[in-house]
Amino acid sequence: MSITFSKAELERYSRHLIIPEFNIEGQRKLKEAKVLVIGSGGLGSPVLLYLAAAGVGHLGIVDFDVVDDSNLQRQVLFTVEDVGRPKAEVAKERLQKLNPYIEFTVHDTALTSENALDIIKDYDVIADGTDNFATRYLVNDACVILDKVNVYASIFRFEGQVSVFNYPDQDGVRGPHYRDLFPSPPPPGMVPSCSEGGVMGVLPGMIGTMQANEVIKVITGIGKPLSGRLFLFDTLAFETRTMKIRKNPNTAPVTALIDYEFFCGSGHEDQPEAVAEITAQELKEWMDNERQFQLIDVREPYEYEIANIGGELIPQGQIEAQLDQIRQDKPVVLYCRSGNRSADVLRSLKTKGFDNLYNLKGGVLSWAEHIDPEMAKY
Ligand SMILES: Nc1ncnc2c1ncn2[C@@H]1O[C@H](COP(=O)(O)OP(=O)(O)OP(=O)(O)O)[C@@H](O)[C@H]1O
Repeated sequence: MSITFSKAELERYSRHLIIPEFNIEGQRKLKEAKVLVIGSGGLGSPVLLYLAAAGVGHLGIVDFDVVDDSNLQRQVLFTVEDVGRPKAEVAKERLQKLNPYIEFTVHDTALTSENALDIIKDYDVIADGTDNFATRYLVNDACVILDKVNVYASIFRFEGQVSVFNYPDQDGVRGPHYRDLFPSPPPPGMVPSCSEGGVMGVLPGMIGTMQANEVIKVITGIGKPLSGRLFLFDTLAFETRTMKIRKNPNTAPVTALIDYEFFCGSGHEDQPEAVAEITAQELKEWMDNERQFQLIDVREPYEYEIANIGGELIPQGQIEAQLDQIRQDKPVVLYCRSGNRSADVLRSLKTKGFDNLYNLKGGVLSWAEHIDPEMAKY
């Protein structure tokens, strides 16, 4: 079906149409495009407003939440009258008034491992405006599985970052994705959310408009998308940096969605539950006495290569897929660099019914200090 524009649309988009590099072709590509914006909060608001205004033909909006008073400081899609109403629904009403020439699909639901592939498959480009690691890994993995471009942004207090993941080059080879940049999530509680750490209201406006700009570049093919690069903006210092991101040969192929709450160790209590620990000296004794136990390193393969104390390598992100590798007939000792990641894995395994688990206190660092000084450089 060939895309045409009414007189009113031509008038509306006239300032785009007179840009030589953009012109009617760029506008046509926008009108043809289906973009899914996940999260209609701080980032999602400017992304949606600008994409709707620019004339993206079909916008999908995913959000499970309702508008809260504390959202109004930055979530510029919403007004006082909207408090208590579903964000995705309100967003559509607001955007439809801004641009009646485009279509919307409202997904008033949380994106989960159960529905993500089904929702995402119908769109050309995805913009992730969510605020938690579990959803970011979920969006990433679903985009990798479905060969979709994922335009990513995140914000914290005065700082933001933007990148374009899984972008195909002219030969169709996909660029790096979120897992190449962040192989494993930070320990739960280490990176506070906006509600815990706060965020300047203007920040999502600045970062979200850059995200929208990348979406437009990806759709129209104009310019050089932020693929293979991570843009960082410290608004207090007014300093920007652009880091190169490469494909990580150790990133495991993404073939299926997993339990992302488990993977990220979220759903945790404020005070993490204590875990059974073993010191480096005790572990050494177990080894010297040839005691029967399973030793598992939950770090990334590249960390294992730098220094390890033996055992099997099952990176934190792959534990869930390899539960059958974990022995139930003898004690299991889990280790990582400092003991935090392995403690999270241990807690998660307990919720899956595993028992007789020990965490190496202080991890490889403690082993290096007490048992093997050769490793001290690690
Ligand atoms: N899995 C998910 N599915 C759908 N929407 C999500 C998901 N995870 C997060 N979101 C949405 O992403 C948006 C992120 O917006 P923002 O970062 O401004 O945080 P918030 O949750 O609205 O505010 P606060 O953290 O201050 O309570 C929220 O509207 C949230 O509901």
